[in-house]
Amino acid sequence: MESTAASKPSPAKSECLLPRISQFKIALCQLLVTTDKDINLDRARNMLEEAANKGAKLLVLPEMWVCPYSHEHFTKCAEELDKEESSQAFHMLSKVASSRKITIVGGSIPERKNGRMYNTCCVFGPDGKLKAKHSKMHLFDYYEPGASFKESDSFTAGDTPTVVDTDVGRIGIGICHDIRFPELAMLYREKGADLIVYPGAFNMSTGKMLWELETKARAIDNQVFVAVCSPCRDSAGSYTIWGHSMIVAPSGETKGRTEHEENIVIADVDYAENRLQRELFPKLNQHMEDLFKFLDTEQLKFANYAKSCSAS
Ligand SMILES: NC(=O)CCC(=O)C(=O)O
Repeated sequence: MESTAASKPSPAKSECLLPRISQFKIALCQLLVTTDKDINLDRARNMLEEAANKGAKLLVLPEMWVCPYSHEHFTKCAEELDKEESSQAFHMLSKVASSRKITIVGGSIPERKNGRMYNTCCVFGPDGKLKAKHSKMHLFDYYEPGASFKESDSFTAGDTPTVVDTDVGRIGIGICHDIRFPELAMLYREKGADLIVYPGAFNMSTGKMLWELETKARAIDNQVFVAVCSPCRDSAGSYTIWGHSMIVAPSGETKGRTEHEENIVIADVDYAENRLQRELFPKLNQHMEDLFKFLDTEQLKFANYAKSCSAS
């Protein structure tokens, strides 16, 4: 079980204590991940600096940017994320956030905690302080002849949805495979998220079929901005990554995207578009709550599902 004071309790739908801007530039840093952690840290720092130089106020890194997506590297590169001193990644992200006065959704890295490992995303505010931690709730286990992968062999699933108030809006966090679970995004919308960010690393087969589809579906269904940020494709790695980081508006319009090479996607976000979509298509007024009661028990279902993943 994984949760943090920073990510709990989730804010109530109507309350937002921070002054926040609703128009800003977001940067999705689709970086090349190598087998050398120090190089990855340097590359990530340089990309974040470059994105900040281009005026972005919210910077996003991909899933597993400190190491390739493999069991061997997860174990080698895992860090304790509770203290700045014990994590190179934490230290670097916190420093860049405070020196550039920006918000960073720090992709994900393997977190070591209480004898277990989690696939964890840290969010930093412009003061460099950790604002939230989200551990991937739906681990990527798939079974395909010759190409199976069981993320749950390395990681324990998180059991806590994460919504965080930042100076660039209320943000829901998911990690990669979490995007396939619409109920998580619905919960974030219910909690008043303006934007949902998924650091991800889809593979070549499901990436081609589903990456864009899932991103657009989460945005349209929930009338929120959705951003997905991947490492670039590394053909030398055993898990070949799809890439194609992108950001989609609540209307389904793609605001920015890239192909599979190393690149930074910079795009304008304006939360007035959330309001406009909700006026044009007032879907919330049409919810048939009596008929779809299962939505009331989402949190409980998350907890039960996460337990069954970690037990199997
Ligand atoms: N890293 C992941 O969670 C991969 C998810 C994926 O490729 C999928 O199809 O889902």
